[in-house]
Amino acid sequence: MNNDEAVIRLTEVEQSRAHFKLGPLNLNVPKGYVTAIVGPNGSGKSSTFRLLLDLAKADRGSMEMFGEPVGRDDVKLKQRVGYLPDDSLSEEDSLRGSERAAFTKIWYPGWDVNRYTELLNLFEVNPDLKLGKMSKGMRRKFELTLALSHDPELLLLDEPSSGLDPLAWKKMIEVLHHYMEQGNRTILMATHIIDEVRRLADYIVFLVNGRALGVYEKDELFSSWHIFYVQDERSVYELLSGIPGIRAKEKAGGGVIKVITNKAMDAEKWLQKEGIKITGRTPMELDEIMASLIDNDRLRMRQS
Ligand SMILES: Nc1ncnc2c1ncn2[C@@H]1O[C@H](COP(=O)(O)OP(=O)(O)OP(=O)(O)O)[C@@H](O)[C@H]1O
Repeated sequence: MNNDEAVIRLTEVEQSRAHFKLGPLNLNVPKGYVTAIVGPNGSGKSSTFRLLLDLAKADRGSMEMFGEPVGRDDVKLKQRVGYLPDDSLSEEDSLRGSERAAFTKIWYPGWDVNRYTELLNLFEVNPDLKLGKMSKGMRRKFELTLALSHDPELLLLDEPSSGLDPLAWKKMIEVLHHYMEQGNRTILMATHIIDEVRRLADYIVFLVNGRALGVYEKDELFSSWHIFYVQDERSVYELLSGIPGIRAKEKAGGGVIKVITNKAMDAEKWLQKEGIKITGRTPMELDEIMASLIDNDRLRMRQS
């Protein structure tokens, strides 16, 4: 990614809480793409969003959005962003959807009433209901509608599909694809849903214990992380330490060794060159890749 095209730029950002430290976080979010933040519960995804929205303050480091510094209560900057928080605000329970929309509209000059109505219809949301009386999924769809109705350049979505049924989920994916098709639009989203990452993301950031363990191009990630099963003969187990991209190896029983590599193509060539028989191979799922990164990070922290 070309750094000049980053919509969000976090440099050495830190925030310390009683039981949690976020950062130092270095992260560039590329313009025109969907970047998914993936990480275990409590890894700092929502905290990162709150910092970006200026809803919480960092202790150190610098944050930029659209090349402007974050943290100066810049209304114009916030108007360029659509934000879907992880949780609904209980203070808004007694407001009808239409009343909430009327408040939101005041803040955004780009508010498009046609778009708002279209999305409400698509998601089958009744704006006459009080927010506290909407089902969890309906409220989520309503809040997603609000985040999209001023056609922001940047969407920050914190677990957008939480509470959505499969049909609503599909509609959400279509709406977000359509949003991206307009060009010059960017999404940063936190998600636990593997299918969501597969369907939407261009880039994946693994956030673990408040630190980003790298930004990966999605297709490259899935094509490079593979598990190979090879025949356990001669001194193959020892030899496998030399396989390109090795992350782990273990004897899987039945005369088979399981090897994890993040350089699948080079690894395959290497196995052929060494005359090691491949009995099977599978691409790795996102949660397996994350587990391997976490293991590696733990090891690195213990050694440092
Ligand atoms: N207001 C707060 N005061 C103190 N600690 C907080 C506060 N908000 C979050 N934390 C702590 O910060 C850590 C990260 O929380 P955060 O909500 O950012 O994680 P997350 O990755 O979004 O998790 P999840 O996947 O469960 O939504 C947690 O240990 C949480 O307890």
